[in-house]
Parts: sequence; structure tokens; C-alpha cells
Amino acid sequence: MFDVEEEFKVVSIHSDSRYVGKDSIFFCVDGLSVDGHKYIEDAVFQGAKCIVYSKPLAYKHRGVLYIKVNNVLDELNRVADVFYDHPSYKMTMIGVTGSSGKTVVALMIKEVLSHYLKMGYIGTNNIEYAGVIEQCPYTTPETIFMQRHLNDMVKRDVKGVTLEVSSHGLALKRVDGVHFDIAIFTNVYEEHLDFHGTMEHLMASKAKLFTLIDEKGYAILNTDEVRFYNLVKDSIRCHLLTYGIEHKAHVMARNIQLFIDHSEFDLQIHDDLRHVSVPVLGRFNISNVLAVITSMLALEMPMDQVLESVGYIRGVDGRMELLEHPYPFTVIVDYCQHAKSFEKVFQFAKSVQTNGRIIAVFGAPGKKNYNKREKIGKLANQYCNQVILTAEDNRDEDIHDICLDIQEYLEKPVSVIIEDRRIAIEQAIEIANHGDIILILGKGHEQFMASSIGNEPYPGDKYVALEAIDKIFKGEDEDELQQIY
Ligand SMILES: CC(=O)N[C@H]1[C@@H](OP(=O)(O)OP(=O)(O)OC[C@H]2O[C@@H](n3ccc(=O)[nH]c3=O)[C@H](O)[C@@H]2O)O[C@H](CO)[C@@H](O)[C@@H]1O[C@H](C)C(=O)N[C@@H](C)C(=O)N[C@H](CCC(=O)O)C(=O)O
Repeated sequence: MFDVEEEFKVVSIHSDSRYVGKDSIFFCVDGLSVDGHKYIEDAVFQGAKCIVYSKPLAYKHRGVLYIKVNNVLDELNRVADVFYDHPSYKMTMIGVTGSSGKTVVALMIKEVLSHYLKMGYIGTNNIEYAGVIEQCPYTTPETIFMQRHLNDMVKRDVKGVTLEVSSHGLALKRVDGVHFDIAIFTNVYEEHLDFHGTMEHLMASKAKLFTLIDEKGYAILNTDEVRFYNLVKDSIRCHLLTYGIEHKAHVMARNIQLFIDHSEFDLQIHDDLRHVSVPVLGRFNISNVLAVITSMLALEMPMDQVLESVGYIRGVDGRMELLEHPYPFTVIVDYCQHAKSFEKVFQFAKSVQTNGRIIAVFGAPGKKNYNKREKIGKLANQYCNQVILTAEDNRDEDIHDICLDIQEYLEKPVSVIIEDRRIAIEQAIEIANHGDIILILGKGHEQFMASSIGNEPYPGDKYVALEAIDKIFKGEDEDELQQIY
């Protein structure tokens, strides 16, 4: 049925009826909780002139063009790419997937390449490009939102984009319309199994990114992630570059030395071996740095420039971030979402610990990943001397109950529950002694707390800690303090 009375110029495209405007196309996406076909009436009322749908409809509005397709999401991806004028084909697109390290790698590449190109970034932290900074609703936003921003980037002369690509984003086809030049894999942990079902499905989602790369592009794989590497390597249809610490790769780190404020290693690229120093903490971050360096090779930079670019590597806010202050104890803030990440952070603290204690401040999110509580409790029990359990996005769950679920596994360290995260951090700073390492884990850069009433403003762990340091130690003479301790 085609009874549109007059031609119309498409002003906008939508998959959410709540944002539909005049002369637009509405795509009916059958979601996990609701079916977009239910909202056709609303969309037409708000001005949609074309409906793209896949299910039988009881009624069609006059003057509206209805287009039936097999898969609405596939059409949405195709149309969004066309509507926004193929922006991803006009910039160098670098996608990063993995359970952890996506943000660090994507932001580090953006930072490094900003010395050579106008860069953009889309991911957990924000959307950032050419002076624009906007909150990103998801790690990997939905197609229309993303293509609109990519289009704006092209208009503002952005030449390259790093894009974090989550397993949800891949499974829900949010990047199917994006043309990638480089795709990077960091690692895979057991996560989001409520959504993916099994590890096999989770890995298959991540592997999908490597099918979206241009044939002339590069896949960058971590050889230390043996399972994923073996799963994907033979299906790669573009160039393949690898990095690794334990396993042979094109780019490797040897003789790693970890310090409390930086790391050093011998960087091996093919036969070239150079000693490098980078301002990032932890062995796992060396792996992230290798991914960054490998992406410079994939951009076909000459070796001199690759080595120059290593000098531009910086740590990322809220990710193993060492807080600057003059006193003789260390405070590190990390986002630390997975139990595996806790293990890596604790191992790092242990490896650089001298005569002080490891004091950890953390909680666990409410209403999800219940089995993480036991895991992080056991890890803290193994590595920490003192633990302060506190709020971390409790949502509708009782903070104290969440903390008790973790505390059950803390036998060795002294542990206490302080529900208010600000007070918990202040308490950790208050008890800091010479040589102590205070680890504030779980919120990273975030400046909100998801509670029963929604996202409440929160100053952020870094700022709470710095303020506490200032409040508690201000006026103290630094040298005298060293002697008192
Ligand atoms: C599990 C998941 O990812 N779900 C996403 C999925 O939800 P859904 O399939 O249930 O969608 P739905 O709410 O049923 O809606 C179906 C369709 O009807 C439309 N609709 C709905 C209501 C209405 O009034 N009008 C209307 O048109 C919706 O816009 C949508 O197109 O599609 C929705 C719309 O596209 C997303 O908002 C939603 O993300 C939810 C909210 C979410 O929280 N996702 C998280 C888990 C996520 O994606 N996380 C990853 C990172 C994870 C990580 O690595 O940590 C991310 O990339 O951020």
C-alpha cells in the first residue's frame, strides 16, 4: 500500500517513538522488553511519514508510507548510514572490544593520535570531539545516535575516531552500519551471562567486530587471550597484527618492571627492541599499552613515529589513577568492574608494596552480578590488610546487606562497613600510614551513584579522596609527617 499524498523530504529517522518529529521515518524495533510496533500510533501522531516494520499490522494510517522488511534493525543500520552520509567511511574508525581495557585503550589511542590528527571518541566516559563533550548513554550507543555524531564529526573535520564496542552493542547490532578500519580485542572474562547466556555466545558477540573490518584494514588480537585468539584468527579477512606479554606476537613487552608510579619494559616490535617507560600502572595496563602501540603499526606509521607516539601515552582518569599529593602514602582510584580486575589491581599493589599496608575501599553493585561478591571478598581476604566496605550503585538493594555479602569472606583483614562512600574514603585516608597503599575501587571516573531513587550526584572518588587528604593533612609539614609515621 503506497498512498502518501505528496513526496516528503525526510527530516529525521527514529527508533524511539518518544523522539519522533515531523516528516520522519520510524523504525519499529522489536526489543527485549517492548515491541516498537506498539508505538506506531504515537509515531504517526508525532509526525512520522514512513513506518518501517516487520510484523503483521492491523491498521495502516492514510498518508503514511509503510515499508515491510524482514529485519528492521538491519534496515535501520543501512538507512542510518545512508541518511548520515556514510560518515564512518570518511574517517579512520578504530573499534575496541573486550571485557576490560576498552576505555583505557580507546582513550589512550585518542590521546596519542591527537598529536597527529583531529580525533573523536565514543565510549563509556563520553562522546568527545572537536570541542564537543556529551554524555554517552551507553558504552556503545545505538545506531542513530552514533551515526548522527559521526556525521557531526565529519562536518567538524575530525579524521579519526576510537569507538568502544561492547558485547551488548555487537549483539544488538548497534555498530552493524559502521565501517571499521581497525578493530582491537583486549580480553574476555565471564560477564553479562544474564544477557549472553554462555561464554561461547559472549565470545561470538565480541568476535563479530572482526567481521565488520574493511578488507584493507587491520584486526589486532591479544595472543595472551589464547581462547579468543584461536577462535578468531583463522576467520580474519583483513591484515592481522598481534600483541602479547606471555605469548609470541608482533608487538611484545619483555622484562617488565612495575613501579608504584610508572612501568618500564623492553618493547619488542618484530626484531626491534627498545626500553620504554610509560606512566601507567599494573601489568594489565602494559597489555593495554601494547594494544595502543600495535594500532600505530596498523596505521602504518613509520617506526620512528611509533616510538615517538609511545612518549604520548598517558593514563586515563579513574583507571589505575595515582592521586597526586605530597604525603608518604599512595592512593589509587580504579573503575574495577570485574572480579578479575580486582585480582589484577590487588596483585599490582602486592607487587609494589614495601613496608605499608594494602587498604581497600569498595562495595558491589546492587541487583546484579551477585556471585561477584564472594569472588571479590575472597580476593580482598587474600591480598588486603584492611577493607572498608561501602556503597557502590546499590540501586534497590540495601547497602549494608551487599556489604555483608562481601564481608562474609573477609577473615584475615580488619574490615568495617561504612555505608556512605564519602565517609568510607575519608576514613581510609584518616588511617593512612607511611607506605600504605589505599585502593578505592569500583566507581573510577563516575560522578553519580545509582541508588533506589535513580542516579544521584556524587563528586567522584578522586575528588572525595583529594579533599579528604587536604582536610586531614593540610598545614602538616611534609617532612615532619614523614618522621612521625
Ligand atoms: C539489554 C539491552 O542492552 N537492552 C537494550 C535494548 O532494550 P530492549 O530490547 O529491551 O528495548 P525496549 O525497551 O524493549 O524497546 C524496543 C524498541 O521500542 C522503542 N520504544 C520503547 C518505548 C517507547 O515508548 N517507544 C518506543 O519507540 C525503543 O526505543 C526500542 O527501539 O534496546 C534498548 C533500545 O535500543 C536499549 O535502551 C536497551 O539498553 C538497556 C537500557 C541497557 O541498559 N543496556 C545496557 C546493558 C548496555 O547496553 N550495556 C552495554 C555495556 C555493557 C558493559 O560492557 O558494561 C553498553 O554498550 O552500554
